[in-house]
Amino acid sequence: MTFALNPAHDASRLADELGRHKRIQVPAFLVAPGAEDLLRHLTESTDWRHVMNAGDNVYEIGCDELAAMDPEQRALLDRKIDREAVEGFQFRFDTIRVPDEEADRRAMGRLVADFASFLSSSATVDWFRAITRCDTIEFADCQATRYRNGAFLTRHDDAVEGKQRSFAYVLNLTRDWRAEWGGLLLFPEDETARIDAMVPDFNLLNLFEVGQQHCVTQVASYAPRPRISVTGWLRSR
Ligand SMILES: O=C(O)CCC(=O)C(=O)O
Ligand SMILES: [Fe+2]
Repeated sequence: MTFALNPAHDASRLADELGRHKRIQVPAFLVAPGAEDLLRHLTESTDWRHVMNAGDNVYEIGCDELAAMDPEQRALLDRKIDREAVEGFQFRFDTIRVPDEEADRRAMGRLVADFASFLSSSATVDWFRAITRCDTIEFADCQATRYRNGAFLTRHDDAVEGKQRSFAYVLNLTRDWRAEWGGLLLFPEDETARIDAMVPDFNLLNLFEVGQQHCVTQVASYAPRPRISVTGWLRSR
C-alpha cells in the first residue's frame, strides 16, 4: 500500500486555523484505502505491548502476559496505577513502536512502519511545514496505540528535553465511536467548567502544538471496541 494525503485539503486554511488555535482536526486525512489498510493491519496485529509508567520509569509487558497474570497481582497493579492517576502523570495503553530511522523502518517491513516513512517523506514533511508554519520539522516519529477498556493517559504537555518535538499528531482510526465510550482527547487547561473534547473517528488527524496540557480519558468498561490510532510528534534531529 502506498499512502497519500487527501488532495482536497486546503493547506492555507488549515495553517490559519492552527496558527489561531494551536490545534486542528483534519477529517479524511488520507486517501481512504490507506487508512482502511492501516486499521485492518493494526486490528489484526497480535504483538501489542501494554505500556504503563511508575513515575518517570516506563514498564511494558506483552498483552498475552498481562492477560495471564495472577489475578491478585493484577488487582494490585491496577490499584497502584489508579492511585497514581488521581493527581499524578499516569498512563496505560497498548503500543506497537516504530523506530525513528528510515533503514530500521524498512527492516521492520510492516504497514505501520511504511506509514511512518510516508509521514517522514519530503512531500509530507513539506505539507506539515506549510500547515504548522514551522520550517524546522524534519521527520515524524511514530507508534500505534490501542486503548482497550480501562486505558488512559493523564494530563501532560509532551515537552521532553532533547526530543525536539514541535507538534503532536494523532491519526484516529476507530469508526463509529461514541463520546460516552471515553478515549476523548481533552485540553483541560482551556477552562474549568466547560472544555472541548476531540472524539475519535476514522481517518481523523488531530494536530496540536507541543506545550499544551492534554489527556486521554479512560476508555469505558463497556466500550465494545478499542480506540486505535497512530500517533507521534513532528520533530527536528
Ligand atoms: O491519543 C491521543 O489522542 C493523544 C496521545 C498523547 O497525548 C500522547 O501519546 O502523548
Ligand atoms: Fe501527549
